[in-house]
Amino acid sequence: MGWPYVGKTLSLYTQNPNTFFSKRQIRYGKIFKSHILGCPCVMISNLEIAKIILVTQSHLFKPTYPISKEMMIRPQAVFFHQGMVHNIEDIVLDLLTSWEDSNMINTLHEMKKYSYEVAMISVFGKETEVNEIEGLKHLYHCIEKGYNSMPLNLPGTPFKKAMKAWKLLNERLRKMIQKRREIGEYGGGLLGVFLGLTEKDLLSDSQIADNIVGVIFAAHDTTASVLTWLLKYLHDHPHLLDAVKIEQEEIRCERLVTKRGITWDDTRSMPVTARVIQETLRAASILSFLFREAVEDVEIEGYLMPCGWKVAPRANTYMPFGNGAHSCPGRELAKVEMLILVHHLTASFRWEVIGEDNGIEYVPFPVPKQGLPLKLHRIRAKYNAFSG
Ligand code: HEM
Repeated sequence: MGWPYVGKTLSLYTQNPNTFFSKRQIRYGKIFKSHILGCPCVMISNLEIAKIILVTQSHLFKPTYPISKEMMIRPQAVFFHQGMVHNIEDIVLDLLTSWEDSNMINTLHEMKKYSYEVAMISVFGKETEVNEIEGLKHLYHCIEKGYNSMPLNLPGTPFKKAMKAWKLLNERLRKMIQKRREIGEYGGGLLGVFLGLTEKDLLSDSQIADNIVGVIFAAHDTTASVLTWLLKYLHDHPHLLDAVKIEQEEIRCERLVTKRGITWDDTRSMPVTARVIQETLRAASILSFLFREAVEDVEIEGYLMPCGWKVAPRANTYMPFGNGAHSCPGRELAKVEMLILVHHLTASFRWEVIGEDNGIEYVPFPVPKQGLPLKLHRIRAKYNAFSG
């Protein structure tokens, strides 16, 4: 179990989780145990058993996160998105314009800005007032700092600060919900969908607020980390970058001729870029294990998983968006987000990675060291005349 309470948290969250699991698999076998972020946890490093937990016997386990995260994020959302292509394109074009005067960017930082903006329009719709969204940003960042910490409710701990921010965020969201209900205009985004539910499926304000926070968290860091790796891999493999450029250039020319913004169909006609994204999801492996919690004592292959214990299954196979009933409902949105960014980036910019360091940092997702600083050169003037 490692140290009391702390267990092996530090090792798991500061190194490559694959190394963590592999080392212990050699020592203890495919199932072992530890304390992770204050919870007793069964650790699984095997495809068959991961499938039992996520798919075939999933009723014996409920979705969970470590306690700190669970106090702040309760992702129950079933989430679908269409028709956001133009909105996403506008965000990309603004982002690229903001890079014009800086010859260097921190990629992770910029990708976080991007995925945050996309998450915001996904949950609130395009019409939401900018100051409402800005007000949420600061609170969201406070939560972000504490949601992967030990759940110690002591003054000064990241957890305590994050809980305070979570309460404020929740209040703000409830006010937004009440305002939309009062004026009888549900507005766009996932929030609009929730508010428009019929009597039978109606969600309470607190269920809606939990879902909104959950979706923002699920959408933000994940997409930003994968995008950062995508730019690194494209830079490190010039032949792939060339193939992607050719594919995107064809679409760009067609758009110029037909004078139109990017469409959903365009994003379906990018097979090379789509495969580069798939390979990035595999190689970067940003979520190398998933959490569940045993809802009763469960025995698998002679191992007892006690009721209430967390279970951390690592499937050891390609499953970037999970599997089973709780697999990622945002996967298509995430892919479209990446495709549109690559389309405009390759059409307008060339980039160089600064420094030779190929190291990885865990934040806790694996990302290139120092967030991948890039030097940018604009090669073509902005061409957004047809977007929106
Ligand atoms: C490349 C980016 C992304 C990756 C790699 C990713 C990966 C995942 C994975 C592996 C899960 C399953 C977690 C589990 O089984 O415990 C998941 C769940 C989820 N994802 Fe994503 N995701 C991404 C982007 C997004 C986006 C953009 C959204 C929403 C806009 C989103 C919303 C969600 C939600 C709400 C869940 C919880 C589903 C449930 O518990 O039923 N994700 N994601």
